[in-house]
Amino acid sequence: MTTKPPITVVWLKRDLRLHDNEAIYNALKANKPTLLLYCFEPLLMNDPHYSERHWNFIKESIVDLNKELEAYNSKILTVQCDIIAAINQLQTLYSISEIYSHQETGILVTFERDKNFKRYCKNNLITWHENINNGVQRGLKNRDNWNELVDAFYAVEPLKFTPKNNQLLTIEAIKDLETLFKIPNLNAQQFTPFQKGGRTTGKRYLSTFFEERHRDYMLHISKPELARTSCSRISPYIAWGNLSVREVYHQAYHLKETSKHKKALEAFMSRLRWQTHFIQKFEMEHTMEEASLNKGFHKLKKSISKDYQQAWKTGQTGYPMVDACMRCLNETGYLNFRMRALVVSFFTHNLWQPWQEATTHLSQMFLDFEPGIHFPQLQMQAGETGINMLRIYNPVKNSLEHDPNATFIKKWVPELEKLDTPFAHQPYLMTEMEQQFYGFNLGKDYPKPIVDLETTRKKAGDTLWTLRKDKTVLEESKRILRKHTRNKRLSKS
Ligand SMILES: Cc1cc2nc3c(=O)[nH]c(=O)nc-3n(C[C@H](O)[C@H](O)[C@H](O)COP(=O)(O)OP(=O)(O)OC[C@H]3O[C@@H](n4cnc5c(N)ncnc54)[C@H](O)[C@@H]3O)c2cc1C
Repeated sequence: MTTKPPITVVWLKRDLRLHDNEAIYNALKANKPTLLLYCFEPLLMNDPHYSERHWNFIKESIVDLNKELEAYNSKILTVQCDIIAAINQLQTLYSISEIYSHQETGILVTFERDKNFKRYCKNNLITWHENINNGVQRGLKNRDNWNELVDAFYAVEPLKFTPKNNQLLTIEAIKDLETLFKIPNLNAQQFTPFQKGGRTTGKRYLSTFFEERHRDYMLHISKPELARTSCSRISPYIAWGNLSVREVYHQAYHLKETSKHKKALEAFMSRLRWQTHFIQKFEMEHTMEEASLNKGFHKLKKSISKDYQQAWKTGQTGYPMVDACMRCLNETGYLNFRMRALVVSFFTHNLWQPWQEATTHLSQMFLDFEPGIHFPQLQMQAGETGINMLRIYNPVKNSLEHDPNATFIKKWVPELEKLDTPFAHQPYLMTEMEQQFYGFNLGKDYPKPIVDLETTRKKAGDTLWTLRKDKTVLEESKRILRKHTRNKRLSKS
């Protein structure tokens, strides 16, 4: 009987980088021949939270990694099957006793998949080493020591990628393995309007932000058009792991020492920490994917209107800022924070739709879809946490304040291009005569508002404020504060 050669496998997921990748670093330390594996898993490819733009980004990331790996005569084995099928197939040629990956704070299907995989590993005498991802801690009951744990994680120098000679499986060996699998085509769609995946591009975004763009970070962060260049735009690179939060944090920290724009860099660094904070919350409360964390809000019943939802998804609500945001998001995969909050607020408050009905459209559209931020943010913006300020964004006030010349609105809602600025913000204020003057027909060229802002805002505000006094909501709020904050009254909860 011939013995199979032993290999160590690194299962890459949302950590598509070689540098500061703890799974790869630990696997290489084990000193065995190492295979880097990525699975396009049918369970995720068929999941409604994901869309083509995500798979494209991942493909671009893998192609970029493969270029980097050429120097080591290696590449990523990229297969289209679930992880158990992949390991079973690999075991026909190699002996695998150790697998490395990061702890994934994912959606329910990946949680279930990980439980199955753990069982599989146990039954097959494989040790599955999972490392902390971006500082998020597993198994915490509360946040008492969380700051210290995260500080300690961030304090470590980013890990270097230094495989020994020939430690990575060679391109030839991987090509042999490919014959055993269904191999996805890595040719991503070309010339898309989305940010291109891969560490090389991610590093470019980061360096232009640090060199120049961060100067007006705080001034422009809420402005839908200007934020596109003054914010870092690194979120998809962090969400898919092309960049680690720690390496970005370290670079910002060093730059801050000599920078004239310390405040901007501090604000940026605190947002990097929010990233970890929100994912930590989701890690400790995975049921947030389907129901509000504050159980008191489960009794809130909203009637579903597919017509409203369709108008919102397609940017046809009759409110130019809401519509511009949605069309821009659909087209480019990106919106700044305030405008993300605004579209969710409009959906959950003015249209009075359950936040759960917004999840898949938004997750499919956001190129940076990160479950650990997505679900907690949706609930927060819907006013269903019981512990945060209730914010009902007024789309008109926000457009006047953050897009005063209606530049963003006219770009994304070209039907309003020929109107003077005040009417581009509020086309429904035009009289018949003004419409004739501009050659514009409200209701035909652009929809009339589908709801009245003031009455819907009042109804939502009254209902939610009343509910906040409910006994279960109050008890739950206390529980949430005890579990998810240290001083029990943190503002960013
Ligand atoms: C409803 C809603 C859904 C969201 N969904 C996501 C998501 O799926 N993925 C995602 O990365 N962000 C999400 N955010 C947070 C935020 O809007 C984006 O991180 C940010 O706009 C990305 O742009 P940037 O990289 O230029 O950010 P920058 O302002 O340059 O910030 C740098 C990094 O800090 C982190 N960050 C910034 N703001 C926040 C925040 N409020 N909460 C947590 N982390 C933050 C991100 O990793 C970001 O890349 C969501 C916000 C809302 C209101």
